[in-house]
Parts: sequence; structure tokens; C-alpha cells
Amino acid sequence: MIDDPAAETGQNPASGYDPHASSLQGEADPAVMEELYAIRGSIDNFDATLVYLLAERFKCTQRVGRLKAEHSLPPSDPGREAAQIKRLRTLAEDAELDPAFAEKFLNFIVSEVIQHHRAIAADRA
Ligand SMILES: O=C(O)C(=O)C[C@]1(C(=O)O)C=C[C@@H](O)C=C1
Repeated sequence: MIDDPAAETGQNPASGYDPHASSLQGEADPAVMEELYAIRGSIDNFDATLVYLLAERFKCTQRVGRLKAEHSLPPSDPGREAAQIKRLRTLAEDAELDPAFAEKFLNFIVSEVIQHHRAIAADRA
């Protein structure tokens, strides 16, 4: 099981993941629950994609962290962050996503990245 990543993701029928897990069992009409499960099937796919996207982004930022530490550059780059926030707010508006949420989400990720950068720099020191 440990060597089988699909085992915990629901891609494997023997997985421990239950796509019908819910605290709403018995609260709603079975037809409503069926529709909810159908929509949740797509939410499951989106959430899995988010995990893969974030994993790849953090692989990139770990490389940035090592590069910055090797060249004694500061962990944060406020000019880059401001430009990226402006860009993502515009993209969010075009995509009908709340731009304030897009900014908050990016800031949440970037603050984690900066902590990783600091840890990499401290390891080298
Ligand atoms: O591009 C960089 O310099 C990074 O360190 C990456 C990143 C990011 O996660 O987007 C993180 C911290 C910086 O303040 C700016 C951007």
C-alpha cells in the first residue's frame, strides 16, 4: 500500500478513500445526494490537480531557494510579488474569480515559500 500512490487517491477501487463520505447521509433526498456526488466527482479531480500543481510549483521554488542561498540573495522579492499579484488579479477578473481571493491565495503560498527559502539559507549558514 505504501508503494502505491493510487491507493489513497480513489483511483484504485481498493483505496481507503470513500467518494461518498458525507455528514449529509439521510439528510437529503437520494436523488439530491446522487447529484451532489456527481458534482463532487469533478471537485475530486480539481483538488487532485491542485495538489499536483502545487507540488510542481514548490519544486521550482525549492530551486529558487537554493539559488538565492548560494548567491546570498534575500528570501523575498517584494517587487516580483507586487507584479505577480497585479497580473493574477487581472487574470482572476477575466476568469470571474474574486481577485481578492486570488491575491490572498498567492500571498498564502508565497509566505510558505519564503519560510522554505529561510530554512534553506539557515541550513547553508
Ligand atoms: O521568484 C522568486 O524570487 C521567489 O522566491 C518565488 C516567490 C514565489 O513563490 O512566487 C517567493 C518569494 C518571493 O518574494 C517572490 C516570489
